[in-house]
Amino acid sequence: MLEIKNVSKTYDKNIALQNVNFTIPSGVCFGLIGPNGAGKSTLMKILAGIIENYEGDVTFQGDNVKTNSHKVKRQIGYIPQDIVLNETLTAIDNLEFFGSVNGLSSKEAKIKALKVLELVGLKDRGKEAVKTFSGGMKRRINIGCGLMHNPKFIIMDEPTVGVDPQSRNYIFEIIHKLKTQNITVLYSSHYMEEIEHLCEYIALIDKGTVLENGSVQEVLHKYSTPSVYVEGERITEEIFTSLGNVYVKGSGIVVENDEALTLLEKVTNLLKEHQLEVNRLEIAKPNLEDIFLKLTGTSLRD
Ligand SMILES: Nc1ncnc2c1ncn2[C@@H]1O[C@H](COP(=O)(O)OP(=O)(O)OP(=O)(O)O)[C@@H](O)[C@H]1O
Repeated sequence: MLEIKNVSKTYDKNIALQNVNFTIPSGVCFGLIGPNGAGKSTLMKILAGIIENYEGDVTFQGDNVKTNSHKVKRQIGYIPQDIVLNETLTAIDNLEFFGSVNGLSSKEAKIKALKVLELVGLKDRGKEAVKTFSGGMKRRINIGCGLMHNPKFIIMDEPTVGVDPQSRNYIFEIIHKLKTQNITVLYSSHYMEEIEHLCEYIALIDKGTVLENGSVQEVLHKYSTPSVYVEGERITEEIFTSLGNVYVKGSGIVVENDEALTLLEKVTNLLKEHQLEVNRLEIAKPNLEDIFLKLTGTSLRD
């Protein structure tokens, strides 16, 4: 279990994180979701022991990340957003290098590198220089480097950014395999579909503040107010304000109220009254993207 207690971080006068509190249970895939600049990378670097100048406490299995950093770092694998490979070396050499930096003997590193190559789906390319790899393949080796020292907790900072669909699927598969080995994965993204596919637990983060956290089911249940989605020409928020909570989603309007069926009838009546033509009208169930939009008034991506 990893516990984050009252963590705040400022860069000069720029507040990156403000009083962040949540717990990551062991053996789960935990999704950290937020738009660009939300504070995800800063938080991940704090958890990995890379940023040490912050307020608050982080403990991993009871050990403080700041005061017991040597022990904690041995158990945590950090995979940065940027590729940190030596392009002129082979994939195996890169993996072995990261293994030895993280305390493996040269024999252990050799054995582990082959296992990791297989895990990231590049068994046949191990002896080739990384500079000959596609962006997606480099990213998979980058992930492999963070796995060399058998960490129990893996931090992946937006691992699928700029990645082709095939490598993206490999990355998902790697995460599924890690989960079967009871390894905890912290995964950041601004792609909600990825998080919904991979994670059992989430934290929604915006402007350095955690808006929600818990199991995906809990969060979905908390915001499961029935709603009606309506789309069409000249259909605006103002028409429905008397019916409940109303907000814009994409090219349509969402109207929320506790009673979905009567709400649908009331929306229909208002549409008739205003003589408006409808392109889409349906009872909607909020997904995580809708919840984020509702909490922040902005979508995850521009
Ligand atoms: N080294 C730094 N110096 C100054 N400000 C920084 C630094 N790193 C991050 N910030 C600022 O801290 C805030 C949080 O940035 P961070 O990179 O943690 O967000 P993020 O959610 O990971 O975004 P992205 O998805 O774009 O990577 C932003 O306002 C950013 O400009």
